[in-house]
Amino acid sequence: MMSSNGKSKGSETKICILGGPGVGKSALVVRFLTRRFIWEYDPTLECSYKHHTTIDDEPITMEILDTAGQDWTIHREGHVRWADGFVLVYAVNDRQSFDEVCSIKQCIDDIKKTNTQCVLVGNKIDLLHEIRVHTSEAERVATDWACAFFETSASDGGDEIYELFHELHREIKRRKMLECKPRRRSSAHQMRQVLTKMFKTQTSKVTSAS
Ligand SMILES: Nc1nc2c(ncn2[C@@H]2O[C@H](COP(=O)(O)OP(=O)(O)OP(=O)(O)O)[C@@H](O)[C@H]2O)c(=O)[nH]1
Repeated sequence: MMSSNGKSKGSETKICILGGPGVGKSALVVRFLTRRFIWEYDPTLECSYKHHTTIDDEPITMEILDTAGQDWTIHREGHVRWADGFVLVYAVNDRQSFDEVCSIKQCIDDIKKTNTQCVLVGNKIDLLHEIRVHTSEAERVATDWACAFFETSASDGGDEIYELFHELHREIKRRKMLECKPRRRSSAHQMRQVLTKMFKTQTSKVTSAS
């Protein structure tokens, strides 16, 4: 269901999962949708899913696009324009994937020309002895981006995986409601309109008199 301006409505959100290769994007999506973990998943596969659920007692639809890490540079413009919000995933045992997710966020904001709705996710938190990106560092980045931050393990499961999707949905919905609200015009703006009207009338009088 689309509104007249082509955007999805408040109760429908389009979510894109982005991050470097092998960070567990597909595993997270599969866990969220099926409550199961799949050890091996076709890495080249890009899939989109329609998920109907209830959030805060409201029936909603999430369209989820699970991208393949390798393809980001090829499809980024299309993916970014399509989505209302982003799940940005890195793996806590992979420093490079953290740097990658930071440049992906920058790229999204450049394309959208605004600070975009997103959640930052550090996956593979079960690999405790291999941690390369510490919670405090990722928290600082999330604060800079004004977004929520979650650490997850797609293999172990846990409520965070459901919360992160729900939180992103709520954020997108909030933004849409703000965008729909008609802005109150300032008195300065109204004054300018009156002056323009008066000025125009006088100009036409002068023109017709000459
Ligand atoms: N230990 C651990 N392994 C995980 C976790 N999530 C995913 N994996 C493993 O990491 C590998 C990559 O997972 P995928 O879900 O295919 O990662 P992806 O980000 O979709 O990969 P691309 O499609 O190549 O971009 C697989 O071998 C998964 O089993 C996790 O939370 N913990």
